[in-house]
Amino acid sequence: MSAAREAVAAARRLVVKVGSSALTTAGEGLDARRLDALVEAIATRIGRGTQIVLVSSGAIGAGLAPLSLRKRPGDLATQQAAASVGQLALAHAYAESFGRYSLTVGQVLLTSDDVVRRAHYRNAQRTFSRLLALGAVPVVNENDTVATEEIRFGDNDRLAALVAHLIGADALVLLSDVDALYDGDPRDGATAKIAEVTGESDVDGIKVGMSSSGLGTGGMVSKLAAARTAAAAGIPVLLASAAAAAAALDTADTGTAFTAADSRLSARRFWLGYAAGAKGRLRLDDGAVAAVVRRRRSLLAAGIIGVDGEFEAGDVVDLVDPTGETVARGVVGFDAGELPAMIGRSTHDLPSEQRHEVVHADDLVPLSR
Ligand SMILES: Nc1ncnc2c1ncn2[C@@H]1O[C@H](COP(=O)(O)OP(=O)(O)O)[C@@H](O)[C@H]1O
Ligand SMILES: N[C@@H](CCC(=O)OP(=O)(O)O)C(=O)O
Repeated sequence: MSAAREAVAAARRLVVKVGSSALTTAGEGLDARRLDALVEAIATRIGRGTQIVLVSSGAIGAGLAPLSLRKRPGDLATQQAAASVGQLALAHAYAESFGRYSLTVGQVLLTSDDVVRRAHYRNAQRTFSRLLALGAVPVVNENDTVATEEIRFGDNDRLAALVAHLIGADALVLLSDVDALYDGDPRDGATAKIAEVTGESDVDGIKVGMSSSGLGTGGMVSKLAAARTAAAAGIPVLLASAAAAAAALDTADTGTAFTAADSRLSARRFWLGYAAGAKGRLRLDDGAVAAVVRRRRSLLAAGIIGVDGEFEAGDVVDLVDPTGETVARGVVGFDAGELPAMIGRSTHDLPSEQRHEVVHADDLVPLSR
């Protein structure tokens, strides 16, 4: 058994995320039987002394039938109307189902600001910790009815990875309608199951596609991104089918397991690397990429070849390599307007007030890819 599976099986605090496609059926709405089976698996694990936060999608899917909508709407306003109706049905179904095990649920609807802004992040942390201490099961979803296109998470896989870090979870379990990660989109025919992801080389070049059910949002693309985010931050991940929830939450001997990085990022560095929104980009030459990513040095003006975006000193920016790939993120020390005259110049050639790092090493997080 891999270390990641052992960690999931032994976790004292877990985030379990379930997708729309595992809870709802197109045209029929919420499937009470599948929801009950999931709740049974979670309640059993809670019975073993594990604290669980459930991130559940399905509000939009559950709201379709009551509003006589035949398929998932494409426009935001109708999606929000469906989520508004469906979230109530979803919360009611969970309250009733967990009630069979005398467990109380608490609904937590989050917007991206709640996990992206640092002050809000701490506030959300307090709420979760209190709910768990009181023995309740937090049931989380994005607050779809108030989210706008710009600030939306859109997919709950990422939200689940952020919540897992926020609550200090020992592991993250992503439950979907597919039983594992495959080396190609299973709809394209023969593909092989990937049981363990221990590093980037295990997923390099595999083909991941979008949702097939018409109910889910991000497909395997968002699941893989979320699993990588969590694993890079030190949280092992198990991706499995919701139908196998009992096994996933018991022995973890099913699905795809993602090995976590050795060290857990501090809340600040996790926020910086994965939660905060970037206001712009600094394009780096190869030498600067090596310095900041491999040698963990500060970024100096000499290694910057381009600046994009409107940002101010103190904002978060992406650091990209010459091919355009984001290799790190950090808090920038200068306004966007100041940088063009500085870039490419060595520090001692700059006026004295500009003789400091553009991004200090303490405020810089290299990303796994
Ligand atoms: N490489 C892959 N491995 C596994 N599933 C994949 C892959 N590429 C695409 N998929 C599709 O992703 C779907 C799961 O995503 P989605 O429907 O968004 O789930 P959820 O509603 O649980 O978030 C699967 O049903 C599958 O068709
Ligand atoms: N917040 C939306 C879910 C969005 C979402 O990520 O869905 P999914 O890809 O099924 O996990 C809802 O409750 O319908």
